[in-house]
Amino acid sequence: MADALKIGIAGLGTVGASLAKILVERRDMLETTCGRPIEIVAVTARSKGRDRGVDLSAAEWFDDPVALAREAKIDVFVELMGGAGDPALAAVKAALSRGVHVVTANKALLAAHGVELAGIAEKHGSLLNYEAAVAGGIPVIKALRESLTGNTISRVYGIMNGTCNYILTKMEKEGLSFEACLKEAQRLGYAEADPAFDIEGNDTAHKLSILTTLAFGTRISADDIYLEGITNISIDDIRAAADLGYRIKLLGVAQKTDTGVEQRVHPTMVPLDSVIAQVDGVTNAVAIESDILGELLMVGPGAGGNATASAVLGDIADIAKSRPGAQTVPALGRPAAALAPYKRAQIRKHHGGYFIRLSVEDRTGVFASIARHMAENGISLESIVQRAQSTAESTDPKTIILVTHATMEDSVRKAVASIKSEGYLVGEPQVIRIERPKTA
Ligand SMILES: NC(=O)C1=CN([C@@H]2O[C@H](COP(=O)(O)OP(=O)(O)OC[C@H]3O[C@@H](n4cnc5c(N)ncnc54)[C@H](O)[C@@H]3O)[C@@H](O)[C@H]2O)C=CC1
Ligand SMILES: N[C@@H](CC=O)C(=O)O
Repeated sequence: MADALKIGIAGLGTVGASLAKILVERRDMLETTCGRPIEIVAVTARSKGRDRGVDLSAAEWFDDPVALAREAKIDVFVELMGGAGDPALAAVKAALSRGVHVVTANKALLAAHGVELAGIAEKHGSLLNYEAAVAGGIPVIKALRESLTGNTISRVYGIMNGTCNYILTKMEKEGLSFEACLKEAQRLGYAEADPAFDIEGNDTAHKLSILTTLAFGTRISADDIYLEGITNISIDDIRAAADLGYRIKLLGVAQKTDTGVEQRVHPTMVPLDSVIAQVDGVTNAVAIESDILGELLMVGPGAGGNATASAVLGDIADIAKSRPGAQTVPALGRPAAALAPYKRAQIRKHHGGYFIRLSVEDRTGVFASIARHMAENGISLESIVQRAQSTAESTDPKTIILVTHATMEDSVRKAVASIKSEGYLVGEPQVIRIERPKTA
């Protein structure tokens, strides 16, 4: 039997505590599978005394994660603290620089420093594994980094944030408020330490930026992502979408266009009969469209202690099974120096369908005016519906919902701006992009 693989875990929260429990409870099974035991020899977290449901008294306690990464006698540093800056950044750099492998679930860190960290890993012959950083338990990193090598990928998109999908599903199916659903997602351990990262779309953007790099071989560029979260989505939007045969999902989409790579995160209408529309709750889904394989759709648990720990464990087991000096896969699918510069496509050039919900004053001629502005901007309509018919006496605002055929975003923005300038809108218009899966 080979020597034990010695690991240090920084962060014993939702994911770290789940991982530690699994490693302790399945020690024998993992030893058989990996051909060597996996031992937790060092740990750190903010609070030493907290009960985590697992006995870690045999592991050396460190108050400082960077000291653990620098000094502990470990083969693998498992970073489960979160955050794009220190101490996660300093600790991961320290570990990689001394040839210690790193396993992390920290997409914020990778989105901000992934290329630099991949370079340090290459220089020191250490591995940087991060399967849990995107879509929880779904093995999408391995799929893109290894299994699809040789394919030319045209689009990667999906539901990559369990918290948002949980909120949207609960709002639609149980009629609960946004705030109540978010609280429940936090209680279940799905949300980020600061849940604004979930609901404002940043977490999806971090994950998308990593997938874009793996799919298109470009440097990570999270700051170039067009971003809208779900805080503006109302139950009225969700119901209107359902009436028209769509469901609203927060999608991250990366695709190649004539002007560059388009990366966007926003609430999106997907056809009700598509597979992705049926992906509910904390479940995530990632679709990859490529030329040799065609469409690959991966669906599975996207957040939570066990789902995430499962992916972290897979990364640790890969290291346990590998032999010193064996060929390693570059962290970002190709050597960091071979990544191409990222060229951003303009969102105003995005081409697709749009859902537009307008609340308008109940006046004669408004409907015709809206239709005219659409036509003047060359926008062809799939449907235009007037809701909440007012009575002859009522002057309550009316709702008008338009669904466009595929058109240029620039035209939609111009049409909506000229409609706004007419002065008959009540409140802000709601504009939601429509995404059509290729096959599923
Ligand atoms: N919770 C989830 O479903 C998922 C989480 N992730 C990622 O996994 C990582 C961990 O997430 P959670 O376990 O949910 O977070 P958490 O907030 O439950 O736990 C964080 C742990 O790190 C420790 N920590 C934080 N700052 C520290 C510091 N300066 N020094 C020492 N310890 C420190 C905390 O004490 C705590 O034990 C994050 O990067 C998160 O984005 C990834 C996929 C899913
Ligand atoms: N907060 C994230 C956790 C997993 O990445 C989510 O809700 O998906």
